[in-house]
Amino acid sequence: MSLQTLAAERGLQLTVASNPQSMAWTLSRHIADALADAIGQRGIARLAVSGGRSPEAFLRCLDEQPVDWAQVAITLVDERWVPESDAASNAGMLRRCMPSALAKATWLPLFRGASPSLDASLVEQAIAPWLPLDVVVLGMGNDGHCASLFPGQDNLEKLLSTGGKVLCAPSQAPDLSPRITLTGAVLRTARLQLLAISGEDKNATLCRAFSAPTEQMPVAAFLTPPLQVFYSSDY
Ligand SMILES: O=C(O)[C@H](O)[C@@H](O)[C@H](O)[C@H](O)COP(=O)(O)O
Repeated sequence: MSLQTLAAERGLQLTVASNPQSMAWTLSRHIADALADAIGQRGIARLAVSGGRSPEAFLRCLDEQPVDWAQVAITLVDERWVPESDAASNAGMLRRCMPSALAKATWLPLFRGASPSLDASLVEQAIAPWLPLDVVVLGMGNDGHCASLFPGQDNLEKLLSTGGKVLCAPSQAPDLSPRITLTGAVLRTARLQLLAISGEDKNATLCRAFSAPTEQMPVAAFLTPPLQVFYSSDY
């Protein structure tokens, strides 16, 4: 079945863009509008964005949107446990893509340099007063991981649940590199939850996730309303 059919059956809003650049622009406008609504209603907006390579285009567009960044608090949905200066750092990627936003916004880094578990507990204390977040933007790996919640991970069910006590946890990528990740208690309780993917491979992976156990494909836990999916082909 197509992504369109699967999303419609699950009640998920699906936006299909003709190419990655138009998806980046549409997604950045959608996020900017949600941030403005949150600021209008509560005086502040809280945003968590995914790392990896895919988000770069929409983050650059988002940095150009007319958002009152001084009223926005920004963090990441996950982080490789490396300093921002490291090429693998999601924080480094975010700062390269959103220099003007990060110069004005409140920034909550996940990497602190103590240890993955100590850093995760420091993040947990800092992010607890932020909940529920206003906007979460997720990516997905071709194995169906989301944030740094990977297939077959220890305590995965608890880490994915919306009612879990753990808000941020140490994690490990399949290549055993240390990670830190926000959990379902944070990511799946946000007012606006967006999943942005592009390319046929990820389309096929996401379609499989609609009928896969979350243990095998953690993204499956996110495929319920109010999640909105943004998809574009690769070219
Ligand atoms: O730190 C990370 O790598 C991300 O947070 C990760 O969960 C990402 O969303 C997927 O792996 C997709 O990555 P790409 O966008 O690079 O395909």
